[in-house]
Amino acid sequence: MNGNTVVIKAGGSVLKRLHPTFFSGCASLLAKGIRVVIVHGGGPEIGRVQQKWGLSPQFVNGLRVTDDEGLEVVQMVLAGLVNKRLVTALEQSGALAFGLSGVDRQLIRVRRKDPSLGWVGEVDSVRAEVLHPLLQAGWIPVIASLGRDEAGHHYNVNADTAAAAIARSLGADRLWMVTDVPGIRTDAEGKGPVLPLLTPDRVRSMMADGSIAGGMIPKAEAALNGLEGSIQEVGIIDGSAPFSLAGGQIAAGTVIRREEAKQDGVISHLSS
Ligand SMILES: Nc1ncnc2c1ncn2[C@@H]1O[C@H](COP(=O)(O)OP(=O)(O)O)[C@@H](O)[C@H]1O
Ligand SMILES: CC(=O)N[C@@H](CCC(=O)OP(=O)(O)O)C(=O)O
Repeated sequence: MNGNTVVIKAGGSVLKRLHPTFFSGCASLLAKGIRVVIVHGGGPEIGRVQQKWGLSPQFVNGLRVTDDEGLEVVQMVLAGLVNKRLVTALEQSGALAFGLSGVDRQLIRVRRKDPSLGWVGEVDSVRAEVLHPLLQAGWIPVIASLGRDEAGHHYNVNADTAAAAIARSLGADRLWMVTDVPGIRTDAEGKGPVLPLLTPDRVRSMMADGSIAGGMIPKAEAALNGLEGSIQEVGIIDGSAPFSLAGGQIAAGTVIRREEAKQDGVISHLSS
């Protein structure tokens, strides 16, 4: 399994506002013979249910501190509520979708990241072979970002990290992160323009000087990780805007590519 595979990370920030063309766009990618895998988060929805249960969400470096009760909520929300909503929306748009989580068939093998975070997993390996029959059937695997350790414990995994690990394990060439902003802006406050094309070096320096911050940090780290493997192009796209695809390439947002970005600030080449 290799090129012509796109892994799409659907961010919790935008799940309820995903543009209808997101779903029809996935169906048309499949129709073009492109294999599509969706990995999703659901952070805001997890927080909403935690609060309903009288629990207070707590984060360290963008990761949810996950105790026993927190893990119950994370599993119910990600593998239940969010996963099934996405599967139904895709099927209603004509894309055959199969929902699963990183726990199923031990797709995502993890170990405990940091004991102070509780049940937060760090990805050890991804068993890509679990996805092969689904992809061969022409289905979209829709994956909730949970993981399992050797002893059979379940863990909460950051969805950006899970998406990059899955993309690498499949030898995918594209990783698109669908989120609630139109791309990476020049500043974390959201005032500056979107940068259409970035190199890994530029991303590293933006992380170092704080112009990439908050929820964009795990995305940037996942992008850098992915680009060290098979991935040629990482896209950061606004999921609430029309899903704009030209020839299977994204035509809006930020693209991060390994090659020297000669045309920083120019967007027309993105669909070439
Ligand atoms: N340079 C930047 N450009 C755009 N967004 C940024 C930047 N730095 C930080 N962010 C923040 O990252 C957020 C996206 O991350 P997050 O809320 O975790 O989304 P998701 O749920 O889709 O993973 C944006 O809403 C924005 O507040
Ligand atoms: C360990 C950790 O923090 N896991 C995330 C998993 C969901 C996620 O990543 O959702 P987004 O796509 O909305 O960010 C969480 O509990 O929020």
